[in-house]
Parts: sequence; C-alpha cells; structure tokens
Amino acid sequence: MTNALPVCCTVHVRVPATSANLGSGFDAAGLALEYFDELTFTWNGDLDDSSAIVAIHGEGEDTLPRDGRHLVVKTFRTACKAFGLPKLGFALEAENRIPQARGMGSSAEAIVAGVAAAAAFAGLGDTDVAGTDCAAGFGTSFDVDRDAVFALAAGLEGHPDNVAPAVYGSMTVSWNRAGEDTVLVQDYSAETGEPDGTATEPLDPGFRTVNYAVADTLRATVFVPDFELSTEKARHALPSGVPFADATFNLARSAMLPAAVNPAVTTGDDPNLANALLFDALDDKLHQPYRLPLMEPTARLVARLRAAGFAASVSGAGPCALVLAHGDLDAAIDDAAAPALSNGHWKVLHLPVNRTGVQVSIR
Ligand SMILES: Nc1ncnc2c1ncn2[C@@H]1O[C@H](COP(=O)(O)OP(=O)(O)O)[C@@H](O)[C@H]1O
Ligand SMILES: N[C@@H](CCOP(=O)(O)O)C(=O)O
Repeated sequence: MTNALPVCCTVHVRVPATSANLGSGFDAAGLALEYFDELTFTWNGDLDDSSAIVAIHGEGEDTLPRDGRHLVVKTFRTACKAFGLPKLGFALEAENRIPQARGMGSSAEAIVAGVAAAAAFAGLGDTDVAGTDCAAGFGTSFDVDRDAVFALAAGLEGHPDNVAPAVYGSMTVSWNRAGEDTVLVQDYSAETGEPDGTATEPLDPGFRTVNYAVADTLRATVFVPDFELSTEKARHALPSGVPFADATFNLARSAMLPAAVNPAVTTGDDPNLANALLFDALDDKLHQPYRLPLMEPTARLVARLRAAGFAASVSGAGPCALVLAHGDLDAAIDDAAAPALSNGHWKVLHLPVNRTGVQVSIR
C-alpha cells in the first residue's frame, strides 16, 4: 500500500468495554457494554513525526506511560503503517473510564481505539469529508470499515473475543482459522462425482466473528474489585490440557449462549426460563477453576451469586465478576452480593448491552 494523506485532522473514537468468555465461551464469546473510553487524536500537520503528546484523564492517569509504550500510541503507529499512512505527529487526549487489568477488555479497547483512529485518518470507511480542510465542522460521524479494524486489531491483540464486541457491539463469537488445514480443496465433477482435477482456494486463514442479536431485556452487572490481575498472569494459570469431560461440559453450554442472550427463539417470554439458560451458559470448567485461586474475593462473590441462583461468572480473565440477567434484577443481585462485598472496595456497575461497537467521528 502506498503512503496516503490523512483525510481529516481530528478523529474521535468511543470504544465500549467488553466482557469476554461469558463463562463457557472461553476465548470465543464476548459482550459489549454501555461503558466507554473516549479518545481524540489530533494530527499536528507533520507527515514524518514520531512524537505523540499524550493526555490521560481517569483510569490509568497515574500509571500509564505517556510515550511510545502507551498501548494506544503504539497501536496507532502500527495501524497507520498498515493502512498506508505516513508517520503522523499527533496529540492524544484520553478520557478513560474502563478499569485496566480487571477483565473489562481495556487492552482490546486500547487496540481497537488505535486501529479505528488510523482507519479513519486513512479514510477506510464512508465519509463525506474529502481532503484535509481542518476548518470543516467537528463531529462528522464516520462509518469506519469495521471488518478492516477487526482484522488488524484481532491480529495485534492475539485473541479476538474482546476485540469483536468492541468493534461490532452486541454479543460476538469469534475464532481463528490460522493453523487450520490450508491444503487446496479438491473440486468434484457434477456429472461423475469424481475429482475433476481442479481445486478451490481455501478461505483465508485469520480471525472470524459472528455477531448475535441480544434481547432488549438483557442487563449486565459488573463487580469491579480494587485489585488488578493482568490477562497475561491469568493465562499463565491455565493448564496445557483439560479432561475430555470438562471440554464436553463447556461445549453444549457455549453452543447455547446465543439462545441464552436472546431466549425468545426458544423459551418465549418467560424470564425464569431465560435466566435458567443464562445460569447454565455462564458455567465453566475450562478456565475459572484454574484462575479463581488468583482472585479469591472474586471466587467468593461468584460462588455466592450462583448459590443465590444468579448467572455469575468471572468477567474476561478477571478479577471482575459478571452477572447477566433478563429483566431488572439489579436490586436483588446487589442484595445477594452484599455480604461478599464487605471486605474490600468494589465498584458495582449495572450496564445495558452496547449494540453499536466502536463509534468514530472526524473533523
Ligand atoms: N486505555 C488504555 N490506554 C493505554 N493502555 C492501556 C489501556 N487500557 C489497557 N492498557 C494496557 O493494557 C494493560 C491491561 O491489559 P490486560 O491485562 O489485558 O487487562 P484487561 O483485562 O483490562 O484487558 C494495561 O496494563 C495497559 O498496559
Ligand atoms: N479470553 C481471554 C479474555 C481476556 O479478557 P480481559 O478482559 O481480561 O482482557 C482470557 O480469558 O484470557
């Protein structure tokens, strides 16, 4: 790709928090939540400038680096190159609400922010703005090319389960075709049924995702503790293999997740049946048993909520706990959780599902 000029001077991105795994859907399922980081990228007019001026407000303002090690800065640079842009000097203003290293997809959010902003500067998507007239009105909504953002962001993050809902919204189930058999597929003659000597190119390896409808009734409660657990550390706690029966346990439950979040297709309007599906869908034997010893307060909270009949799991790699419910059960969930929250500081977030994914505006 040749170097292109940026199509605008400022890009604003709003990226939702996400909860990955949803219990049984380890490394596959993810849900976008109405809770956002907002970032503004302002190009300084230089086309060969490696500097970035970074301002951070909110989460991470005392801990995140403000140089090229900042995940958004690093990702933006990589994505600009991938999308054919030169080295844009820029200022970044970040309004961070998503807590970091807690299991609400902050690293995926940061990567999606950097990639979506670069895609917008490169004009990947639908816009009326042509050229680089900085006097153009602010806030033109830009319909970014979500597939391009997902492909690059998932590749950079390494696992797509948080990235997909941050890009597309709603609930997603994602997988990676890399490593699958890349042998050309043999074509067969329609007449004889025999191989006809030709071959079809296989689908490209890479990340794929399916975006599922989620019922309007679905609400999430996220319990955010005051301690962190990096995804990297939580992944180190995973075993190299699991018992066959445990894999089978998760298989049916994760296959049922799309019905559990959109139960009208199976259970009609009965919220009790719908919540019973969620309860089983959020159960898991593949990751939580190995990770919960790293987050004992979360373990106690999840156990307590499940004992009270709520569909609770670890959110992402933890240490947040997630409860999904159809209908407004916020007060009942808070009551059930209360005894497990008394030792420590927890923030409780009652959140609708986000249906838009990343939103981009430009000027
Ligand atoms: N908004 C952000 N801006 C810059 N870096 C971020 C941001 N959010 C997360 N990160 C980086 O990602 C790390 C957390 O990633 P991870 O352990 O995967 O946690 P999470 O579960 O929140 O995704 C942070 O320590 C930081 O390095
Ligand atoms: N499937 C991943 C999800 C990590 O999510 P995060 O929000 O904790 O970054 C895992 O379980 O490791």
